[in-house]
Amino acid sequence: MLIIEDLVKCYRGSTRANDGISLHVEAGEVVGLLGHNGAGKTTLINQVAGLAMPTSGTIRVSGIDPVAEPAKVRRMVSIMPQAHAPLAGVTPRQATRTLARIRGLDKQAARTRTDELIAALDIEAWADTTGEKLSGGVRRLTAFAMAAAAGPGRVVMLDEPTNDVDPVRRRLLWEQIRELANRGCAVLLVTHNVIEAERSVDRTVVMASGKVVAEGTPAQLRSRAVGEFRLELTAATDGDLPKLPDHITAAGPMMNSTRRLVVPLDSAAASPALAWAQRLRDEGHIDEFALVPVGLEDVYVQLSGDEAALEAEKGAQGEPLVA
Ligand SMILES: Nc1ncnc2c1ncn2[C@@H]1O[C@H](COP(=O)(O)OP(=O)(O)OP(=O)(O)O)[C@@H](O)[C@H]1O
Repeated sequence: MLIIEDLVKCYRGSTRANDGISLHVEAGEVVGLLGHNGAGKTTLINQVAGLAMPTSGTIRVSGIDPVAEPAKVRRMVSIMPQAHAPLAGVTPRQATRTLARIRGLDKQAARTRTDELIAALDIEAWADTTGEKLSGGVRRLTAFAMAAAAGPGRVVMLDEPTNDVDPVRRRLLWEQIRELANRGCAVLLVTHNVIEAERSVDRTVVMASGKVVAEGTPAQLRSRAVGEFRLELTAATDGDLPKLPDHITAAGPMMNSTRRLVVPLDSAAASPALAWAQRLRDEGHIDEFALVPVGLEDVYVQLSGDEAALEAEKGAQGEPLVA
C-alpha cells in the first residue's frame, strides 16, 4: 500500500535528512520506525504526506505519487504529527468528527467512529472540553483519534503517538493502533519507545543518519543481538563499580558508567554471573542487579553504536552539503 524507493531529502544548507530510503508497508501491517533524534523519521513521513518535497526517489501510496498528485494522496493518508494538534476552542469530539467528515464518512458514520474512538481511548470525561483546557496526554490521544477517524484501507502515519500518555491509556492506544491495521490500514509509526514497539509492531525499520540500518520482525532483529542475556549492576552509592571476574566471559562489549555496568552474556555464563552478582549484593558492593533476556532495545543500542561510527566516518570524509 505504501512503497518508498531510494528516497533522498536534502534540506537547504543541511546534510541529507533521508539518504536512499527504501521501505514498504502493506495493508494490515504496523511498521515501527525507530531511530535517534535527527535520524530522518519525521522527514520521511512528511514526504509521504506531501508536506515536504523529495529531492529524489519515489513514493507511491496505493500506486499514487504524492509529488504529482498531492491532493489525491492527502485524501488517502492520515498523519498524527509530532507537534500537538491545534485544538483551541475545539473539543476532542468536534475535532474527531470533523476529520471523519472531511475524510468522507457520512454524518452518522462519523458520529459512530468518533464515539467508538473516544470510548476505546477512555477520554470520555474530556470529550466535550475545549482544547486549551486539556492535558498534554489527552491532546495527544485526541490527535490519534483525529488520525484514526476515517474509513478502512488508508495509510496512517503516527509520529510518536504515545508521548505524554499515561501507561494505562498507552495500552489502549496500542490496541487501537493494532485495530487500525485490522481495519485494513497500513500503519507506519515513529516511536522512541522500543520496548512497547517490540510488543506491538509487525515489523521494525531502524534508521540512522538518514539511512535504513536494519529491518525485520522484532524476533528477527532480536536474533542479531550480542549474547542471550544482559546483566546490569548498579554500584553501591559509596562504592566502586566492580570488575568482571576472570571466570565470567562477556559475550561482547560491556557498557559502563560511573555506577552502572551492563554485560552481555551467553547462556552458559548466565548462572555464574548471577551467583557473582548475588554475592556482590549480599556483601554490599552493589545496590541492585538484574539479569534479563536481550531484547530489541539491546539491538537498537548496538545499532546506535554503529550509527556513531557512521557519523565519525562521515565527519572524517567531509559530508557534501546539498542544497
Ligand atoms: N525544515 C528543515 N530544514 C532544515 N533541516 C531540517 C528541517 N527539518 C529537519 N531538518 C534536519 O533533518 C534531519 C532529520 O530531522 P527529522 O526531524 O526528520 O529527524 P527525526 O528522526 O524525526 O528526529 P526526532 O526523533 O528528534 O523527531 C535533522 O538533522 C534536522 O535538523
